[in-house]
Amino acid sequence: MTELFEPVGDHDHRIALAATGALADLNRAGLLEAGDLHVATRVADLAGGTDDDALLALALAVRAVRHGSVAVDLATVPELAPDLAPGAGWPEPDAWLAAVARSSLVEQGALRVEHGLVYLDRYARLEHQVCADLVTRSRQEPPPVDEAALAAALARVGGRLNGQQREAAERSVRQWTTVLTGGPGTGKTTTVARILAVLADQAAAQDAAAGGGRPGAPGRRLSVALSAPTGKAAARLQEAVDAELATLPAEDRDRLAVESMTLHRLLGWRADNATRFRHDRTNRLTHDVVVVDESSMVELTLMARLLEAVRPQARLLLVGDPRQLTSVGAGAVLSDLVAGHEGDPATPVVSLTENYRSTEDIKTLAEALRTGTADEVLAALRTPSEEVEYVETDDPASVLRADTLASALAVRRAAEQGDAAGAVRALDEHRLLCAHREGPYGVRVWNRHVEQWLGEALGQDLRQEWYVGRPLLVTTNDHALEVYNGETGAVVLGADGRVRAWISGSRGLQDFAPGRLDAVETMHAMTIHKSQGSQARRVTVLLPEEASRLLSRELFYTAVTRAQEHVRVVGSEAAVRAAVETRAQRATGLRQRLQAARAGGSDSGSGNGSGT
Ligand SMILES: Nc1ncnc2c1ncn2[C@@H]1O[C@H](COP(=O)(O)OP(=O)(O)OP(=O)(O)O)[C@@H](O)[C@H]1O
Repeated sequence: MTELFEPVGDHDHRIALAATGALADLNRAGLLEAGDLHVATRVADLAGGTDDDALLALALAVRAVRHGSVAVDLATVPELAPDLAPGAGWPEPDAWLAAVARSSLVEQGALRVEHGLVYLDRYARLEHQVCADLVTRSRQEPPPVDEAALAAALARVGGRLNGQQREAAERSVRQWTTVLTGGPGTGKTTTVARILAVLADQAAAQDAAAGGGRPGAPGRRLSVALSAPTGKAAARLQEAVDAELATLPAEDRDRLAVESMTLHRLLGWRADNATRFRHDRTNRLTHDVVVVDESSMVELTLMARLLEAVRPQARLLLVGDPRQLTSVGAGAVLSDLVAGHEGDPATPVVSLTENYRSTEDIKTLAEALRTGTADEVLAALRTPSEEVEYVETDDPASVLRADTLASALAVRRAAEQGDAAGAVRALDEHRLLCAHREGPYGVRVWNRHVEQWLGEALGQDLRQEWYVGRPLLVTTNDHALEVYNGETGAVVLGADGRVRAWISGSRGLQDFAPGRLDAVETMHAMTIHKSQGSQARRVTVLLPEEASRLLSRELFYTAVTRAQEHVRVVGSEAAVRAAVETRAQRATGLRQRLQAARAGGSDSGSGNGSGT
């Protein structure tokens, strides 16, 4: 798998016409984009110039961030592009790394060489901060525990929890930070709700012991922020936690003051600054407990901002599935946290493995995708099942038509009747997932196919942009409207005969004049990346060709685990094998930093020539 682009001529915006030498060659060959070159040459100029090998490493570090890594591992560059060696060939990796470490770019602070990786300074600092904040949180005095109250609370609210879930609840009381991991349906939300009840009980017991609680009077309530990277995930978390809390005794519920919001809103987004927030180290969040769901989607930058904003003595609960695709932005924080604490007796990580929701056959397939070989995945796909279907075909349209059209018609019917909630519910009946946006296996083409089928079924031309029943997907965060990337909705006919765009997000269902939403797409089909954090009753996964650069085990796993009752995989055996055999690896150093910190060393990366 390479990650090259194919220039479509000199006018391609990814080509830097003024570039010369090795950078120009690698640009024309599709390894580096014009933006990588521009940033690299500008940074090098600011640092007073540098030699070619260091400049090349700098451009590759810029490129790496664009591809989701936080740094570049020079040892992997030759295998990434074996045919593209510049001039005398790729430099020998160790010598190259040592040369970068000695270069003026490192001396001037533009680059850092740490943990065997070459970082742009900003990303090394972010990673260092995340590690330092986590380590500081874990090294401070542990929270006080009222053991008798804990045992009583666990007996009262923990009855239903399995052993792992109970351990998570107990650890969350004893530690400031807990990382709760597990696939869909493993009871993460159930456990979060009960953790909150136990924490509230602890706070009440301690208040009472300190004389703060008046017997018989309601005491201080534990303030809890439930958050997630997307509004939809935050709303879902709140809904699920509310439902779970409703099953608990009133005394446990009443001790909690819970609010839910996106991570950006929690941190206080600023119109004047996209990477800084109102809450930071000097203006911490006031909450006693901060819960972040879907934390596999949180990129390094946002995690750094979160960690500096949470009070040292507030509980932090990071929840997510580290096997899923990582964040769109650079980093793989959740999986690094899990790996970085492997074998650590004081680990904050608790993994839930019992899946209570999916059907048996979907579980078997998901498990094969987590740990199995390609043969095992194919066996799981080919075992006759009511829940898992595998279709190898050259003609996906014939397979996809029935479900996608039925789903589009259901949304349309509800939308025509002005039933926004019904239209949004119908969206979750069936979802078509594609790896790509473009190309024959991409979302754009399949959106068009379904619109054509829908038009034929209705005997209408659906050419107008805001047709009734158009399923919608929000593609960027609009903090002013509180509409967030990944949220879904539909165009619905109002009683006045005008259409409105209804979006289901952090504040429930909201309607907008269509023109106010400028970043929405049609969602008869959806990319697997965008599907993270959502589920549908039935899911069809359309795999691309085996040569697709996006195919990976994580992508396939994420797609399959979106299905609650039925999953159909459409694609060739070669595509299945290519997916299972490819790991979506990112170059990051957080795991090593956490391990080094645990071993008592510094996390500044002295192992391979430090730039700090
Ligand atoms: N220990 C348990 N015993 C029986 N059922 C459980 C247990 N834990 C959770 N469940 C049930 O399993 C289902 C899934 O739980 P939950 O929604 O908490 O999982 P989740 O990990 O948050 O899933 P997702 O990430 O998909 O939202 C729910 O119906 C829940 O009531």
